[in-house]
Order: sequence, then C-alpha cells, then structure tokens
Amino acid sequence: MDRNADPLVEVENVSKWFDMSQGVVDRLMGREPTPVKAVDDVSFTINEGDIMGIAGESGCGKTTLGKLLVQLHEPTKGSIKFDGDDITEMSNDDEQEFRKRVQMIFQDPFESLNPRMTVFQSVVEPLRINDMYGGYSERRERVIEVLNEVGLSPAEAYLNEFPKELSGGELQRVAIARALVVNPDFVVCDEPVSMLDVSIRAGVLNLMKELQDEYGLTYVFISHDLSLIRYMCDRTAIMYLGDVIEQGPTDDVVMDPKHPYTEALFDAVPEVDPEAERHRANVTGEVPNPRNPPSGCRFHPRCSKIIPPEGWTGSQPAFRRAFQFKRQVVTEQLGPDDADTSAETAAGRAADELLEHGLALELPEEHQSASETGTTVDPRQLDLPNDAEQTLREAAERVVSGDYDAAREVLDGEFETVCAREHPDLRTAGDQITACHLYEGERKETRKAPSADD
Ligand SMILES: Nc1ncnc2c1ncn2[C@@H]1O[C@H](COP(=O)(O)OP(=O)(O)OP(=O)(O)O)[C@@H](O)[C@H]1O
Repeated sequence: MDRNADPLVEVENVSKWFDMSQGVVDRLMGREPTPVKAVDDVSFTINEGDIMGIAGESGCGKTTLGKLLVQLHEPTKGSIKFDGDDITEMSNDDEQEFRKRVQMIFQDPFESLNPRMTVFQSVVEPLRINDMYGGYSERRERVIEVLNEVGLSPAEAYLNEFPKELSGGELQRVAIARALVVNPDFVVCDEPVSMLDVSIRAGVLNLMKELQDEYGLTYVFISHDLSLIRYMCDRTAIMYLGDVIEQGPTDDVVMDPKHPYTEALFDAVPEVDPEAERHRANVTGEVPNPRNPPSGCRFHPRCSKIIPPEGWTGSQPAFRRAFQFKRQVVTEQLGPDDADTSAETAAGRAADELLEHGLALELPEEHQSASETGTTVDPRQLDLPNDAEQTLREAAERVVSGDYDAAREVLDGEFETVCAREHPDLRTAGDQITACHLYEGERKETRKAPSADD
C-alpha cells in the first residue's frame, strides 16, 4: 500500500435500493412501496494500489456494493468516481474505456464462463469486444501469455478445453485470465475462492497477490471470510444491513475494532487470531429484514453497548435489558404465553414471570448475568433503578392481561436511546472511521469520502 497514492475510486453517499414497485399489501393499504435498502448512504475511497476488503454477514450488501463499483448496478443515489470521473455520467467512449479498466471476478466460475466456449474463446472475447491487440495471431499470443501468468501452463494445452473438462481451481484461473487479458487497473473480486476446494484456495490467493504487483492492480476483495480479508487486504470496510459501519487499516479493524458490531463479528471467528481466547459474540437476535431496517443505528437492537439516556442511574447492561423488554412488548414478541397466566397463578406473579423472561437476553453463557439461566433472569440482580423496574412491571401486568395498547402507553417515552433515534455520523476513532454514537465526542468526518491516508 502506497500512503501517497492517489484516490482511484471515490464512493460518495451511494445507495442502491431494489424493488421499488408497490406490492399488493402496500397498494391495498395506500402505502408507499418499501424497497430493500441493499446499500444505503455509503462513502469511502480506494487509493491506487490498495487491496480493500469488504466484509460482513450474508445479505449485508457486499455484492451489491461490488456491482455498483463496476457499474453492473446504477446507484439509486450518490456518486461513484473512477479516476476523477463520475461513472454514472460517462459518454459512450468513456464507458468503453471504463469497461476495459475495470473488471469483476465472481464467486462461481462455472456460472461466469460460457459452457459452450473453449478457454481460448472465453479469454479472447474481451480483446475482440474492446478491439485490442490487432489481429488473430497477436490476440492468440496475448491469450497464451495471460494463461501462463495465471498458472495454466503450458497454455497451449488449455486453449481448446471446455469448462466441463476443467477443475474448479483451473476454471477460476481462466476467469482471472479473462479479467486480466485487457490489462485492467481495478478488479473487484466477489468471494473469489469460496467455491474452491480449501486445499487450493491459498494458491489462487497468492497468485492474485503476485498479479497485483505485475499489473499494478487495485483490488476490492468481497468476502464473509475474515481470515481471507486479513490475509489479503490493506484496508477493510465492515458492512451491516447496507451500511459501512467501520473502515480502516485491516490490522486495526481486526485487532482493535471500534464498532460493537465489528467486535462481535471478529469474536465469532476465533481463527482470525489463533492466540486469542475463544469466546462467543455478545449480540442478541438475528439480522433484521433490509426492507424494514431499524431506525437510528441499524445495529442498535442487537448491540451490547447500547447507550442509556442521560440521567439513567442504573448500569448499562440493565438498560440494555430494559430496552429489549420494551422492544419485545412494542412489537408484541413478548406475550401472555411467556408467563403462566393460568387461573391458579396470581396476576402479580404472572407479571413477575413475564419480567423475568423478558429481561433475559438468551446470550452465550459467558455474557449472561449471575442470576441468568438463559431464558430467565432475576430483575433484582440487575441494577435497575426502582422507578424503571416499577415501569417495566406495570407494562408486564398490562401484557399479561392482553392489553398491548396500555402496555405501550406505560412504556411510551421510557428507555429512550440516541442509538434508536439518530443515525450516527462517521467519526474518527483511533485509525478507523466508524459510525457509532459511542464516538460522538471524536472528530466528525466532514470530508465526503474518508481516504486511506487518514
Ligand atoms: N436484484 C435484486 N433485487 C432485489 N433484492 C436484491 C437484489 N440483489 C440483492 N438484493 C437484496 O439486497 C440485500 C443485499 O444483498 P447482497 O447480495 O448484496 O448481499 P451480500 O452481503 O453480498 O450477501 P451474500 O454474502 O449472501 O452474497 C439482500 O437482502 C438481497 O436479498
């Protein structure tokens, strides 16, 4: 990574929303259509010569972001500049030049190569489309050169093979050759080795590193495999539900994560640091539906570090539980069935049971509180302020009697947090840039696209 390198790709406030059409339910209810916000208001810069990793769980928007970078998707909002020019406003000539300079390698080489084309036909096609390397013999020479470079040698032995005659590793090398034959500057690799046998992955990755030097490439590596990201990438952006929530030098992001989601993500992957103590992530629940993402910070419903309001006199973990209780009541996930409401049980006891159940977080054992069994917890052990406990109990009583509206009324305005109210700005935290309210006091990133030289 060259610290003085120029920016090659500048992503500014880019969003990609899918499926903007109104569904039947939306139409009947007279509602606006609800798009899937696959990528939402993302900004970052990739410098020349960088290998930038994009990591995150399945469905967080990595592939969509990758396709935006190579213009296989048009952004719904925002701008993407390549070498200073906005790629959404290119003339035909500029677009042809862009298509040469920018390539993408996909996860599945079986799908990305035409089964009816020989290796030669697949690799020579981009030269023909872009009218490069003169006539047949120059193009054949170039194809042979690039096949040898990607380790398919002697290249002549591969020229007339069809995809079905090759192994997964050989096929991915053909796909790499097809991308590199036009001498690109920027290559987006989407899970390039995840379909390959584990035993040959390192070989393909090392080849890609060598080719970076040879071709002077700038790469984006998209992967859910954090050890791959760590091995390959100088800088890493972590995505959650369409948002880039942390970005910075890979070693800092891995060893000293700033965003609670990044921390949880790396906690769940002990092999990233084999020396590290093995433990499980302190997060609750599943990734929400991207059609209806949470307000404020999208991670807040699962976050272990959710911020209590000013004036909260209990502990932060107690606030986290009270907040979860409220959410479950408001969304009617917690109901009378979660307590014993049989005739023999006094209503007060049923409300206590509901509280014990609703304040438990179903966390891995190491993150549970002393009195927690996994599905219940004793509220008196939680350092909840008396008035908060009283409010929660009152709400629990209403739920037990099946009156959610009354329960919501009791909880209205209680257990509020900035994390649910406001989307966090990008802030500098250590060597990283992160979108988390915990860093409110830090320097705000006023530049549109934080750069790799920070
Ligand atoms: N063409 C499309 N139309 C509608 N929704 C889409 C489309 N492409 C992606 N999505 C949705 O956008 C969200 C992000 O998808 P994307 O494939 O970018 O995520 P990802 O992080 O690459 O996931 P994975 O690792 O599983 O490939 C998902 O909810 C997905 O269902």
